[in-house]
Amino acid sequence: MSKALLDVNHVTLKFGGLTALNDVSFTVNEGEILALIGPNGAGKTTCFNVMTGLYQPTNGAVLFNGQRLTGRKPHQITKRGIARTFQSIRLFPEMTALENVLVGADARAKTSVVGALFRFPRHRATPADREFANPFGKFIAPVFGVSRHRREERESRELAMDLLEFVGLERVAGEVARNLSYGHQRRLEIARAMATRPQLLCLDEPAAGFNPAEKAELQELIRRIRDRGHTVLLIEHDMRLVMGVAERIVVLEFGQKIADGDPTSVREDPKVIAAYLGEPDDDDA
Ligand SMILES: Nc1ncnc2c1ncn2[C@@H]1O[C@H](COP(=O)(O)OP(=O)(O)OP(=O)(O)O)[C@@H](O)[C@H]1O
Repeated sequence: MSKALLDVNHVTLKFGGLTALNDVSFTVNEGEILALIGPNGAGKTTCFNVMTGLYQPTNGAVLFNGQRLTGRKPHQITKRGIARTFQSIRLFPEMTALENVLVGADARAKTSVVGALFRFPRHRATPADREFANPFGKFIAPVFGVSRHRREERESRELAMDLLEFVGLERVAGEVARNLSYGHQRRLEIARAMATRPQLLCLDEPAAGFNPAEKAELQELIRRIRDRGHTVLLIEHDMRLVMGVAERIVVLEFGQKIADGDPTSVREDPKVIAAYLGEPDDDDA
């Protein structure tokens, strides 16, 4: 019996008169790849936003490892082990690929990324920079954790390089993010989210704008992410990708769950077929 990692428990979310999520319940089991699908406006991203603390549900709760997430701030939820990517790319465009991943690593570290960034060779820190990064350094450094700080920094860099390699971006580690190709930027977002060492990684339409070859590579990457020990929750419109990678699928329509099962049963479910009739197929685009 697999363990429930995330439990979305009777969640309702209203935006004024609009019920974006209506008594939605499902679980994500540890170690699985679960896809959350549904037509445009069904409530998928809203569901991610509730899980990651951007929105508070009107009713219901989200549990992670049995503990309530509801009411916690996004950064607290990140520390508990949930990371996400966004539909639209949200990188720091002027930072290098490596620095972007380090920002993710820093979300779990006890010391500040600002200080870490000033020690990068690209930035040649001046005494004034150091003062800005850590104005109390000369007083607290001898007492509190400088060695921990340096150790965390080294470990974060090792993890960041490892993740860049994992997503196939090690050759562009020193490039600023805005100069990377679209496909590379999407992979970099995944590496940055993974740098927070999440138990659960939520990917919001990671294949948007990808060609078939890139989608096939992404499918392989999602499997490798799971094999590395992360549970994956995927919002995706591309049915071929979803059917090829997901082990279980939850379907939303107009804010309500209409199906929850393995890919074969979901594909053949009349309610799901009806919900998708008239929806453009991404593969035809
Ligand atoms: N901040 C908000 N304020 C008001 N309404 C919102 C807000 N966010 C989402 N909605 C509405 O909630 C409903 C669900 O939107 P949501 O973005 O979750 O759908 P989705 O399934 O992710 O759609 P898509 O596949 O198009 O991204 C939609 O009707 C949307 O217009």
